[in-house]
Amino acid sequence: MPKTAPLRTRRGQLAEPMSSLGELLRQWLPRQRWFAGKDRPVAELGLLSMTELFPGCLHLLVHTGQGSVPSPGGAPPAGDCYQLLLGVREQPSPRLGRAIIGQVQDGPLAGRTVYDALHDPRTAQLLLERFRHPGKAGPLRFEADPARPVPGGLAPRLLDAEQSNSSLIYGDEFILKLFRRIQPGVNPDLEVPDALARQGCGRVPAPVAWMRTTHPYGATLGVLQPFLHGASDGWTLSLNALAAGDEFTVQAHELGQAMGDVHLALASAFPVGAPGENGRTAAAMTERLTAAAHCVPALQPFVPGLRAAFAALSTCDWGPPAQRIHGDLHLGQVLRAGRDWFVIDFEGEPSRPLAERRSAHSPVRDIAGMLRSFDYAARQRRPWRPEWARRCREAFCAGYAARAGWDPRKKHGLLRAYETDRAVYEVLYEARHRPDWLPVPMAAIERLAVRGD
Ligand SMILES: Nc1ncnc2c1ncn2[C@@H]1O[C@H](COP(=O)(O)OP(=O)(O)O)[C@@H](O)[C@H]1O
Ligand SMILES: O=P(O)(O)O[C@H]1O[C@H](CO)[C@@H](O[C@H]2O[C@H](CO)[C@@H](O)[C@H](O)[C@H]2O)[C@H](O)[C@H]1O
Repeated sequence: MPKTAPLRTRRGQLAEPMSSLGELLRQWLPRQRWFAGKDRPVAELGLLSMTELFPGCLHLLVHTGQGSVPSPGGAPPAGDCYQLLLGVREQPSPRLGRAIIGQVQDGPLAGRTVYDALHDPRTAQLLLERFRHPGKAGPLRFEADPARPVPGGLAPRLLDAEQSNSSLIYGDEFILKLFRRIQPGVNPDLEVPDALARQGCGRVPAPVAWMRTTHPYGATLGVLQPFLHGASDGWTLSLNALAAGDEFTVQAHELGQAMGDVHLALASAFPVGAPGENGRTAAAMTERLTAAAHCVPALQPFVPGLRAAFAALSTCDWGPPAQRIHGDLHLGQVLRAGRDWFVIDFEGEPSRPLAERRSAHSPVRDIAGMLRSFDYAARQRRPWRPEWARRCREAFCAGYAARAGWDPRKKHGLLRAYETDRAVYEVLYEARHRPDWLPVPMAAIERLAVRGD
């Protein structure tokens, strides 16, 4: 590991970052689903903070990237920062299997084995205790809503899902999301659900406790919220409907209503002065398209047709006012319990800077995200079902119109531009993370560029 300033744990036992531990982490990080830089090796790894959370468990913030490692207390680093919880044992239990990172060769941990501590039920239990009893541990702060106490003794399990972060479920009553990629500032996945709860919006599980750091900058590290037991996400439900040959229009209509409610609550919780500005938005979309076509050459033949969608947006004389939005809305971000839809994961598009994700945008961006998601679902089976997706999209917009007071279907130019922008994002996302899925957004790119519908 490159040297940072000497580090101390809360108990002052560890004085320096260790080169062998750094090497183990450099090999381990790119294999993690939540690690954003999979397409390039970890050239540099620096330690930003290390805190002993309890005996046998270290909390680390590490910096990965190409640039130089920032000095603690200095400006936010240019690369990426990740949160790790490492278990440290003399003799690791064989049950830890795939969680083991390796044996440290030098420094104060020499001879001990480190592993991803979230796989260790005992660590998970002790972590919950920290959330139940607000307080400090070095730069870490544990805070809780006193009105919503969390009982002790809940059995933990690690959520086994394709995630951008890591989540622990406690007794099917609470879910703790630990953010993996950390950026300075309040994470919208704490800020937004908390503000919506204060508005009395019941569509979003309200945070009950959270964890943040004050060093090397202020940042949110994790959020504990009620677990919606027995709920299914919209992606699973829509695929089940498709497999059974069923329609999904009733659910899509109710989902549109739910999103209308959430947008109204967001607009009240975060009042925004400036109106939306279609010209500036169209210019930003065009820039994103240019950058994406540079990274994914398959986009290039469609660039003129896609640019036309953005040019048309710049001449639209109406759009709903800009406001705080979800920012990365798709069927995997909505959960249905009984007949109620809930919305989760307000982090926004993970690759965008936090300041951008926390600023106001057109609510059409969310609507376009969900419309694209119906298209994704319909393309999971052969022969693909464009009419199924079209009916879901219609129903979703009708439900949204019933609550929001304006009908997205009557704003074709707006929808086309925002859908195009979302499909361009998806092309980049799939090229980076799941190249086998690239044909899904590419089919939409072709439709939007050539037919424009
Ligand atoms: N409050 C909740 N109740 C039930 N399940 C949840 C809840 N929050 C998240 N989940 C489950 O955890 C998964 C991942 O959550 P999410 O917030 O989307 O994490 P990530 O940002 O890491 O993708 C969701 O797809 C959902 O299945
Ligand atoms: O849920 P995340 O915040 O990690 O969002 C990212 O990953 C999503 C995939 O898991 C990705 O969504 C795309 O694929 C979905 C099907 O898997 C589909 O329903 C969405 O419409 C599509 O955008 C999302 O774009 C990305 O930010």
